[in-house]
Amino acid sequence: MTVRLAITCGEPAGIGPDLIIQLAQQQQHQQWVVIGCRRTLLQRAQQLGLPLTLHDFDATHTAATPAGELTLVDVPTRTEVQHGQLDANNAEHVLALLRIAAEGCLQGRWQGVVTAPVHKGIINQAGTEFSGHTEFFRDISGCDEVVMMLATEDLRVALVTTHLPLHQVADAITAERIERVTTILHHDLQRFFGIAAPHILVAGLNPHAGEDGHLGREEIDIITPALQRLRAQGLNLTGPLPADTLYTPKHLQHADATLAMYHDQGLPVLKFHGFGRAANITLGLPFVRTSVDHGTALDLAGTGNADSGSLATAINVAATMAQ
Ligand SMILES: NC(=O)c1ccc[n+]([C@@H]2O[C@H](COP(=O)([O-])OP(=O)(O)OC[C@H]3O[C@@H](n4cnc5c(N)ncnc54)[C@H](O)[C@@H]3O)[C@@H](O)[C@H]2O)c1
Ligand SMILES: N[C@H](C(=O)O)[C@H](O)COP(=O)(O)O
Repeated sequence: MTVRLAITCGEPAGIGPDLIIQLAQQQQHQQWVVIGCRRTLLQRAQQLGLPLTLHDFDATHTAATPAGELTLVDVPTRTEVQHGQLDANNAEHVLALLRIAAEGCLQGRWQGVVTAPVHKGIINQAGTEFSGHTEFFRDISGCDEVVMMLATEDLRVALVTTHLPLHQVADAITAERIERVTTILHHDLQRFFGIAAPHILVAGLNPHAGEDGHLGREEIDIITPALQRLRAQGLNLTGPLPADTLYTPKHLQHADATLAMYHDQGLPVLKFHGFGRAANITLGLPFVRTSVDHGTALDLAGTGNADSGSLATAINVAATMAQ
């Protein structure tokens, strides 16, 4: 069966449209249904000097699309897009792409969604509270908890908390959240990655994992008891480990995934290791969702210099998960 994936164009002034057009120059192995603005895609293709033919989405058509062509669900932007220039008038357009993609997944029209980057700031500036795709898809599908995991071929970094101001992180590290997140991570490593008994390394929150309580008590009061309860259910967990040395070969060679307590504890390591070839995967959703490891790169939109490696990875990972 050919996997059908929805691919959202994301922020229309960013590099999302460019990357999709660049990848469309090769024969596709899945059926891609691009959700975005026809006029913007055609303008951007012209700017990049790349051929592009767009076909309207037809649910009865299941074959992969040939090189230079894309199947489209046309969602026009409100105002004409200038590459590299954000426009709050188009924020609702960006959210509409995500809604259509999620609803299509929930209704079985496609087997997964791959998202090109959005600009969180402009969506908030336009008046909608939006902290990220991860939280948006969690809410639209009625999940209590989902997990953000970024992965290259040889490193997986999942997060207990996602898009939170740093001063709110410690309060958000509760035993209940650690248990929910670790359980989702464990099950989805089994389900999607075929790892029978995943070994997960768990970071502490504080420097040196709290230094026996002298540099913070979250490890003693919250993280260790949560891990003990999870181990009693059979999960293979090591930690809480000091985050600064968790990401060294000695520990990583025995691990299937790592669990960081917050965004910038884990993601800089992953992006230093594999920026441009990693995928961002949302675990715990009722559908497959992957994304790129980078943002809107407004400085590169329309230049032809954006690297499509991460979007290619995200599509491949989504296809494998959907299969
Ligand atoms: N998946 C997503 O939707 C996603 C992911 C990360 C960031 N963002 C959002 O993107 C916006 C901009 O964020 P930022 O400036 O911190 O990060 P960014 O990833 O857009 O840019 C950081 C640097 O990396 C470069 N870069 C990014 N993608 C590249 C690519 N494909 N090829 C070559 N170079 C690339 C940029 O030119 C820039 O120098 C923010 O609103 C952020 O929240 C969205
Ligand atoms: N945390 C992600 C990163 O740094 O790459 C990024 O902000 C995107 O997150 P969402 O997939 O939730 O939009």
